[in-house]
Amino acid sequence: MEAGGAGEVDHLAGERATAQFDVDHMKVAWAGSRHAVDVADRMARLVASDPVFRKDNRTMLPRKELFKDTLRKAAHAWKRIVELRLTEEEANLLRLYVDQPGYVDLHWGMFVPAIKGQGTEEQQKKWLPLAYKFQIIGCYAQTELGHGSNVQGLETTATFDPKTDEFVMHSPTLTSSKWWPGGLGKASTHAVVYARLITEGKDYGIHGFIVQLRSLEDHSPLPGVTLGDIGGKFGSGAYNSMDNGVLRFDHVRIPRDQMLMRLSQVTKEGKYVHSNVPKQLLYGTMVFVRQTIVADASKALSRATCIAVRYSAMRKQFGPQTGGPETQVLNYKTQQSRLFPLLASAYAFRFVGEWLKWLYTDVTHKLEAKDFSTLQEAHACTAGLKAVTTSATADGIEECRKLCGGHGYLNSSGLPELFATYVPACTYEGDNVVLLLQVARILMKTVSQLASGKQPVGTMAYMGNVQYLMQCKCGVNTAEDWLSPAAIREVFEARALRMAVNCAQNINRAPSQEEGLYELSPDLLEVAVAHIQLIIVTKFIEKVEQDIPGEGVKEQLRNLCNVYALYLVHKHLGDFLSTGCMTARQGALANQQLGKLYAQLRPNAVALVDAFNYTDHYLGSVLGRYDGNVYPALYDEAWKDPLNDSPVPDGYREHLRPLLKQQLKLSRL
Ligand SMILES: CCCCCCCCCCCCCCCCC/C=C/C(=O)SCCNC(=O)CCNC(=O)[C@H](O)C(C)(C)COP(=O)(O)OP(=O)(O)OC[C@H]1O[C@@H](n2cnc3c(N)ncnc32)[C@H](O)[C@@H]1OP(=O)(O)O
Ligand SMILES: Cc1cc2nc3c(=O)[nH]c(=O)nc-3n(C[C@H](O)[C@H](O)[C@H](O)COP(=O)(O)OP(=O)(O)OC[C@H]3O[C@@H](n4cnc5c(N)ncnc54)[C@H](O)[C@@H]3O)c2cc1C
Repeated sequence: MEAGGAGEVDHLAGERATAQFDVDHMKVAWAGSRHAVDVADRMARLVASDPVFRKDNRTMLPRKELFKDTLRKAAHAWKRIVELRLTEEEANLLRLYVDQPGYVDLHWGMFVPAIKGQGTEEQQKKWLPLAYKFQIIGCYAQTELGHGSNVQGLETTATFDPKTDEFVMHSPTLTSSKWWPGGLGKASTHAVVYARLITEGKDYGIHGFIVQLRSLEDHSPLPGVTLGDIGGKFGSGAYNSMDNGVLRFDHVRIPRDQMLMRLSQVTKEGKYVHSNVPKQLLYGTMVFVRQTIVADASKALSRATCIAVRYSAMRKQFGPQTGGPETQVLNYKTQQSRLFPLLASAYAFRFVGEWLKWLYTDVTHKLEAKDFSTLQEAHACTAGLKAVTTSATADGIEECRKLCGGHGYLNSSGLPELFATYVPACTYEGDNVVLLLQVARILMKTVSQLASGKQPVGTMAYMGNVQYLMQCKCGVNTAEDWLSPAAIREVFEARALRMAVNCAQNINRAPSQEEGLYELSPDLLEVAVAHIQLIIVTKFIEKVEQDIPGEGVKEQLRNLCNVYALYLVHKHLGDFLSTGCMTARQGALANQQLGKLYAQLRPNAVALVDAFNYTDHYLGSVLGRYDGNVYPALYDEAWKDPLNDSPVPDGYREHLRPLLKQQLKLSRL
């Protein structure tokens, strides 16, 4: 964990001494409660102190060894969970700190939720205990070689045979091969497979089925099942620990009761019966996972910013013309203007993630009571927030790498692997563009209903204030005026609504709605982003308005909230100006205020990343060490590379020596 053992020096102690707030209370604000801090702390230390969970050599392992190491860690984690009788909360945190993507993520993250959400009570009773005890390992097999985004375009078939009371699972084309599911390639024994249900000669579209893939005796694929891994992925280490897989069926038979039958059923006579629920509930597992991905975005971005802030505080380059000590790179205004918005974003995503979890729980309770009124809100918020937070996080991790200069490019900085592991989040669980277009379509529908007097609700309620927001003028006259939450909220609401209304008007001018949506899709993306940024800003403001204990904690959070909002104003100034929400002078004042906020943030920067309470093990970065003692660690780390096993490299005799000798001979001619 933190250094501070006997004889160790805290090179960042000076930075920590300048903090103007109580770091311990900030840890509580970040984690959500004192209890959450304590449990996370215990689990992080448990993992960090266990040699099986070592990960500093991960990027040097060949794929097969990396995969075996992942199996070993997963089995060891499970052993510890059982031995220590960990609660679900503790077990989830333990897995988080093990920090190696693997089949368990899909088993707990998608297979179990799919059965819970789409299985009948009877099916849950049968399958969940097996999954809970790891007597079976499951994955989520939806995407195919030919279709991922377009779920309705999937080709795998599940044809009901009333003679045997079975479904016949089949992959009719190459493009119908399941392709990408995590855990499928090598580990899973079972999958929830999404396939077209065909009964009585009619295609009823996509439904979920529990299918056994491998023998529970020797793990070999069952007859008619072709299985494998789809191959190496971006980066070293990173997501290569996961066995993303390919699966084909050749007329594989499963009992009828392995169709997930909560939403619709097939009788033994082959009659299709659809329960009186929206068919989009089939997408429920994706909604659940998108919500967890928003929470993960804050974790990944906070890790990257923690590394970059600590390193920037210890790294020195150049000095005053008059001589004297060199300057910490964190003191350069350019470094601050690139890094502090990312730090503020990490906090913003943490709080919006907390809110989204609440929304998801609330919607789930309503669905259980057969109230489907908030389904659209849940879809729009999870899809939009997933898209905006993952894109910003992936870009932010890469920016942190650049902020660490050359050393950021070393694997030992932790940043290349973090980026390579994180960046597919922009694609999985819905490509971000596809998801933003879903949000935009909902916004267009909402705008079109305004004329009929239908009042929007939830996060779209502001659109009901259309008369005011379409003509209001920003009242900011000084840089300090930008510190008003009301002023910030109003410009974000006006920008989002005006962009949506403009776009809707342009769509209405097109020959058809479909053509309009198609032609204006680049604008629709921006409309969706503006709406989602409004949600993030609003939830941050609401968080800061709460009672937050701890000296100076609320002030720091308010500062971060203002940085986040004004940074977005600066970055998207074109939107705010072109919609007439503010003047160019007001835009300049926002930027002026932003500069002042960075200066206020500077003495607190290291303490603000300490509040994430990450162990050195979890950070996995020589540059982000708690004690800031970077150079000896970088130097030591280099010698661990297998290339340094011998002073003369393998290949010298075959390739270097003859070359050098030949050149020597030529030069003598
Ligand atoms: C060094 C180590 C570092 C570690 C770093 C830390 C890393 C952190 C790691 C985090 C770990 C997280 C684990 C995650 C593992 C990832 C595993 C990935 C799994 C997958 O990818 S599973 C496959 C996911 N696939 C998709 O998401 C597909 C996307 N496509 C769709 O969702 C849909 O097809 C669609 C929405 C795009 C279109 O659907 P469709 O054609 O059916 O619908 P329409 O567009 O016509 O819409 C019809 C109406 O339905 C509504 N709708 C659509 N979707 C939903 C929904 N989900 N819920 C509710 N309603 C929905 C539309 O709004 C339409 O409504 P209308 O009223 O009729 O207009
Ligand atoms: C690491 C990783 C893990 C995964 N794990 C799983 C898993 O466990 N289970 C599973 O089932 N799947 C999994 N997937 C698959 C994943 O869900 C899909 O790759 C994802 O949904 C995107 O679909 P696609 O690959 O078909 O992209 P495509 O839709 O083919 O996207 C290609 C391009 O087309 C654009 N595009 C597509 N449609 C539109 C449109 N309507 N309008 C405008 N632009 C469009 C996209 O923006 C993108 O730029 C995983 C993927 C990855 C990368």
